[in-house]
Amino acid sequence: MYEIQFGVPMSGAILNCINTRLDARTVSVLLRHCEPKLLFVDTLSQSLALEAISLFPPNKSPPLLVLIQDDQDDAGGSNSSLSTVDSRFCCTYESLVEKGNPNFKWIRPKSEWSPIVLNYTSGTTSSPKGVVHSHRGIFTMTVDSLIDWEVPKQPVYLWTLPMFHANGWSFTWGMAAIGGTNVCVRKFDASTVYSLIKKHGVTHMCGAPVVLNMLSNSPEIKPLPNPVQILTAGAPPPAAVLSRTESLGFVVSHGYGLTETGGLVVSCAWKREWNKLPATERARLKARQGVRTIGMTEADVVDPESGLSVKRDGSTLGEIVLRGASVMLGYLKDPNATNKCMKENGWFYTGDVGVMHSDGYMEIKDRSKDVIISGGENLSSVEVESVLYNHPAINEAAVVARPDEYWGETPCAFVSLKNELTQKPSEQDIIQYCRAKLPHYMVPKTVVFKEELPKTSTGKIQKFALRDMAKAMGPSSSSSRLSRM
Ligand SMILES: Nc1ncnc2c1ncn2[C@@H]1O[C@H](COP(=O)(O)OP(=O)(O)OP(=O)(O)O)[C@@H](O)[C@H]1O
Repeated sequence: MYEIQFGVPMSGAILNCINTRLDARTVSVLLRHCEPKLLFVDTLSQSLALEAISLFPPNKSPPLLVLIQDDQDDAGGSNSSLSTVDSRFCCTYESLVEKGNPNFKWIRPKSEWSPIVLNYTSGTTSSPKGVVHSHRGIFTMTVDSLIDWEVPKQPVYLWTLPMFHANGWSFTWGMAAIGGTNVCVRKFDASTVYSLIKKHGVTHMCGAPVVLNMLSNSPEIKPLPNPVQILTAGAPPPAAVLSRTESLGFVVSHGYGLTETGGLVVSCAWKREWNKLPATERARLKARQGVRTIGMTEADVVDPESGLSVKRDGSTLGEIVLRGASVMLGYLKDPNATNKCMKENGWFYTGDVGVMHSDGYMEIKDRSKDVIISGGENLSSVEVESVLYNHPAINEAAVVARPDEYWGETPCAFVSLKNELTQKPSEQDIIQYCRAKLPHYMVPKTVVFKEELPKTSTGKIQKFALRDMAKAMGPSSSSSRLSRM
């Protein structure tokens, strides 16, 4: 996948990295939507790709299939010759490269605005949308990310962030630009990560907050041989998770972006004087998404009605909007969705709800679809979650709306507990804990314990699935009228 990031655009084609954790039906829908001519299939994804193709209707011709063999594949097979390759593949990747024309001239894009990639969004709030980016946008994003994260030349980069997630936030190209070493990993667990850090002298890695939580909650934590820079984004990182991760020797940076921006375009630019603050205060500041990176022209939080900037008071809610070179060209075959979020004046409306602090740092409070409206008041599920993450027994937490006869909606918390607890908290214990730390209207009225919370293939908690569960529980009873007071 790493080589293809370069080979496909240089051949004049458009690259679409498909999320290999998706099911065959979704992959089939994406393939029919983007109509590729050629599909490169990793050896471990053969059955997924073949099943996806088998779901094509008879009138739709499938792409040519090229098999990428791996001489160290985990399936046990060594690099088998093409004669043993399934006949539905036209060739192997290596044979294609060998046959290649050494005099082939790199096909340059006609214009810097020509498309280079198509990336599908994670599908956290609805079906994945096909985001198209230009050469210009991706170039800007790549350079911007290297500068913003202050990546030195020749880093050792561990791929804990999948390359299919917005081209690894554009670090696929970024690592090549600065002569980085790429350490790729097929299986992902804390023990593998700790041993690869030691083995290869890893200096940099990226991951969604779920990755930080896994690394800092693992029973297999190993001391780091050197400080490792870890960049997190993709979902709100709870302050408690940030400070746990830093206490292990990771240097955490926090950024914010969307598939639609090609990578991270807002980041929590760290001020040296904040190092003097206590750990909990540092983590609280670092949990804020921050300020625009230099590749962005503008980033703001605006009132959805008036379009004007909200007050810089850290509490007035508005929508996060962005303007700059790495905003997408648009959604593939979906002009309505494109027009809805990309305005004529160049602003891109993210659908994320946030506040602007007095120092100009923005902070996400929710995705607009996740805001809980209780008794007419907007309530940030992210704020309730950050309190729950501080509870010593809680591993993961997500808060969604549950219908309520009196209040309209009340917060319903879904939590998974840490392993090896001697005493498990009850629903009431958790409610009491929140009561001591939150205004009463924000305290969850219901707490549901789960072994694990459902996640998207990019590691985001699927709030829509939890919302459905909360809805299925029926309205919380009107006794909650008293419990709110
Ligand atoms: N640092 C962050 N803090 C909070 N949320 C973040 C952060 N970074 C990204 N996000 C969330 O991730 C979203 C972008 O994610 P992505 O493009 O992967 O697809 P998705 O929005 O999860 O999926 P879909 O658009 O299909 O529902 C942002 O809109 C925001 O809600």
